[in-house]
Amino acid sequence: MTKLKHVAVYISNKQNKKSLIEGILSNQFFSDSFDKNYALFSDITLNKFIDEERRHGQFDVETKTKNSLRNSSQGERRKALLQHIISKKPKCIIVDNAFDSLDVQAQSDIKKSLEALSAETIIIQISNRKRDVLSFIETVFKIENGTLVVINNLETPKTFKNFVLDLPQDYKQLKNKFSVLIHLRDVTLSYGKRCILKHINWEIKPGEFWQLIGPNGSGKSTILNLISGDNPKGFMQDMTLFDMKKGSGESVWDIKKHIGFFSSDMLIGFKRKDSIENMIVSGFLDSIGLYKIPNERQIQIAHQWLRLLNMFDIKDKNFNLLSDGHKRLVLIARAMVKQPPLLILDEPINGLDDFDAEMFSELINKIAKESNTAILYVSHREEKNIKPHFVFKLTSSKAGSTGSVIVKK
Ligand SMILES: Nc1ncnc2c1ncn2[C@@H]1O[C@H](COP(=O)(O)OP(=O)(O)OP(=O)(O)O)[C@@H](O)[C@H]1O
Repeated sequence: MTKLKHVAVYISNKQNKKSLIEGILSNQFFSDSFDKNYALFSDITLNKFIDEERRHGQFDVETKTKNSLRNSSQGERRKALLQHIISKKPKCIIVDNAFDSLDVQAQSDIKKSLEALSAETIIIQISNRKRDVLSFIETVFKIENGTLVVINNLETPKTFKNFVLDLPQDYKQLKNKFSVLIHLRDVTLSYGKRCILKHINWEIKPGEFWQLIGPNGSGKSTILNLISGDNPKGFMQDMTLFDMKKGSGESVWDIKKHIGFFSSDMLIGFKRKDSIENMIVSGFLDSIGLYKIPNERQIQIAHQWLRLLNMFDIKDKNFNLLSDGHKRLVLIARAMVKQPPLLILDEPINGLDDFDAEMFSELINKIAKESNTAILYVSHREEKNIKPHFVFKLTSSKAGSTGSVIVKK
């Protein structure tokens, strides 16, 4: 059994993280005992606190803005959780996917905090990205047949090509229906006295590939919610969405029907037993699960997607048995079957391992290249294989975030 120092366990999405954590805590892998004096820095802990807050109105973890965890951005929550953990002075911290959802500054701050902590606290890192392994980690393990095996050389994964078939054909030839998809004019939005967005001007045209970036709490999700019609404050704004002037009597559905949407959060708690094929076909019927009978053309297009994703032979299998990376491919196909004018991808790579992140990036680039669908991709973290044409950058300030455009093509 290994005597504990600072270690990392490099895992893939196909491995069971929960049982790894349980194994660590029950001294299955390491000889040291934590006697309950450990802390878990993970979304698992964060979700427990959010649940407690919802049920009992308790605010054990305090964010910088003094907002409840529920009303805080993902990055604000994680920073607050780390401060909370540090204040408890645990003997050991298990750090699970340390950097997802964090802005560049926060990633660097957390690295520094963990490094300082490592002088007196044992750090066990669980990571599915090689680039995330902390600099002070002494040994990196992988799991093989239920035991930990030392990895001597953490090399970067090789580039590969997964999707050789063409994208399925246009469903309703929506190609040139709109000249501008999204037009925000001087959008300014506050929560209470706090101004979040200040004078935002942004145009997204058909077929463009945009990345939206900005520090934690700068208002990225707020902009997404304005675009998808989910933020009630949208009615006060000067915006045109898919040729409809906001507040001109359009319903949320009039907007949503033009948007395909995927977020890594969609898979949290997803327990249904639909087949892979049904998951894709249901994208035509705007339901999860099949409650109407799809027509032949719809099935045909779903089959084209299945072939493209190399999943046709397993189309009848339970969607929930797929790896996280493959589930995301299926949900992208589901969002794309109707060839929406706009595909929104909100932190789509969060939590994916190196292999799956590369596979997923390849599909995104393929959609950008071969379809007329515009892509709006939100992420803090650089994925070297994702190549947007434009970046819309939010810059935070006390008076609210301002926006600027960076042309990449
Ligand atoms: N309903 C609300 N009430 C009060 N404040 C809110 C509410 N929703 C969001 N906020 C605040 O608005 C700010 C912008 O939030 P938003 O979620 O848009 O940021 P973000 O850029 O997406 O952040 P992150 O990168 O951390 O996900 C945050 O400071 C957040 O705490």
